[in-house]
Amino acid sequence: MSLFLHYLSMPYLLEGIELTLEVTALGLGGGLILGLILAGMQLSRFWLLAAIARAYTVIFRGTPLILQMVFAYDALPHIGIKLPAVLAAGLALACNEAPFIAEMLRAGVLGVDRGQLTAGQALGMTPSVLMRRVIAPQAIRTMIPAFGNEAVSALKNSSLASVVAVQELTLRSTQLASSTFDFFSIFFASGLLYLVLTATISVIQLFVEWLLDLDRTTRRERKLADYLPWRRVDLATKLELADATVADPDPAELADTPPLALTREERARRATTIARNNIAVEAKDLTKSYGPQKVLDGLDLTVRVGEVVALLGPSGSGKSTLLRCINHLENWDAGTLRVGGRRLGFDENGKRLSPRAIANERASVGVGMVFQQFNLFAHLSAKENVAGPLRWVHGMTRIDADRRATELLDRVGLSHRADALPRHLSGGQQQRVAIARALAPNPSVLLLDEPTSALDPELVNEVLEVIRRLAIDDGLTMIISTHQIRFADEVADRVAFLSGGAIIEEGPAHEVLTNPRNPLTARFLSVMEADKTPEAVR
Ligand SMILES: Nc1ncnc2c1ncn2[C@@H]1O[C@H](COP(=O)(O)OP(=O)(O)OP(=O)(O)O)[C@@H](O)[C@H]1O
Repeated sequence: MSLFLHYLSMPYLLEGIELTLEVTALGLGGGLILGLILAGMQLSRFWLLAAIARAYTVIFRGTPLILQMVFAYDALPHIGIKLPAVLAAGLALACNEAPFIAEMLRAGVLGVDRGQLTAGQALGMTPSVLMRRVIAPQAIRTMIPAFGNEAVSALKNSSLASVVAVQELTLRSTQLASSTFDFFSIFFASGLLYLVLTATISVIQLFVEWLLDLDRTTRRERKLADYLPWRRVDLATKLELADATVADPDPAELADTPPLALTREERARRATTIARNNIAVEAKDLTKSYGPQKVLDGLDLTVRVGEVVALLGPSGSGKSTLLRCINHLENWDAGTLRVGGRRLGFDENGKRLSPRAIANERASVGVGMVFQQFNLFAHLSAKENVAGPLRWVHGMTRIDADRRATELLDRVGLSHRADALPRHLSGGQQQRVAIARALAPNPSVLLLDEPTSALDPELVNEVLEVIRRLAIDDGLTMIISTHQIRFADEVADRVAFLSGGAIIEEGPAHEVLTNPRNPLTARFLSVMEADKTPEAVR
């Protein structure tokens, strides 16, 4: 025992730890940088970069680290690169770690929900903003356990540096054992030192996981989480609300008045006004196919400023695709789309715009979009979901963006849930936050893609009420894909019925819905009437 304790505190072995940590740090740090580059290459749109990264991965993952260390130390001098042993071992370890780290990074990035990326694009985020603000914060959280594993394995692999005569812990233990023949005490002491190092890495990993955990709930824990850059909450508001449970307002109370519905005369007046307004959205002969399947087939649609158009039609008729084209989340094959008179997706010379230019165009044209699955940014509070894009895309100051977010959350009846994460909100609340987020930059047109389809029946009304007020009170131009026939009748000025990627019937909402001329429209409406669930016509 005394021998074991003697070796455990022996300066000769302890100095070996320094070199072990040096090689590990070089391997992990270098591996992270190289891994970032490799992951970027693999995720890039350029196949050649992806192929080079893949080839690198095959070579460095498929050959033993010990050979790579020998190569870095003994073969590189032949091409004039002579590295000190520690650096050569660190370089080999970095090159070996890089493909593993790259795969972790790639998995983290690909693991972020695609709906959130689409929502970010729809809000006008450029690819780099999307990466920094949406993908990276979420990917990093999921990668921490795997990165902890990789750090432990790099530390243990650093012992192979002994092959190029780096005097790290394992080499020193071996040397000591061969001169004293006291194998058991020396290797037991050295094993314990390794264990202390790996346990330290595990503790750091657990601490980082704890720090990044957005779900912590106790008061003390919450304090730390609140300072995370992506979970900035309004501490003053939170303290006030901490002990008070505030109930959601009744949907009908969102504006202190009963649900709105227009009378026949009001509808007629509205129709006359709208007919005089400028064109907000114009699709001409729009055609789009997915492989052999034609999804939009020469579709024409004109929507005027202030008009609310409901898109109806059976599942697969192309409603979502049309909305996605209007926001340029999809490319189309032929035809033109103009929003506010501007031809989307092309410069003045008719050349296709880059993804970055399209993002900027989206932000400046002002088309907001609300999705069926809400697509809120999962790592951000409700308030940050609204305020964040205003700062990152529209350059608003933090104070102005926060003020606007508070105002909009108040408008959708959710100011008391401003600090809640999306997963702590009900579906209806999430959709109301999503509506607030889409409204924040003051869009000229709001597209709503089946905004209530993913909601439980009892939550549908609270969302419909918010939309109803936007249409009737605020006069917002809206195109809504919906299966809610009654809602379409109450809110829409016009209904367009799609079938097979084209509009086969359109006209004033009440007229089309009560007296359809096309047999397909009539059949669809009667099926919807017979069974209120949309599945009936799917
Ligand atoms: N990314 C895609 N790749 C291949 N096919 C697609 C893609 N997106 C949509 N489609 C197909 O295009 C057709 C139209 O889809 P779209 O989502 O526009 O219909 P929809 O009218 O909105 O239907 P729903 O009411 O069910 O949402 C469908 O047949 C669908 O399978």
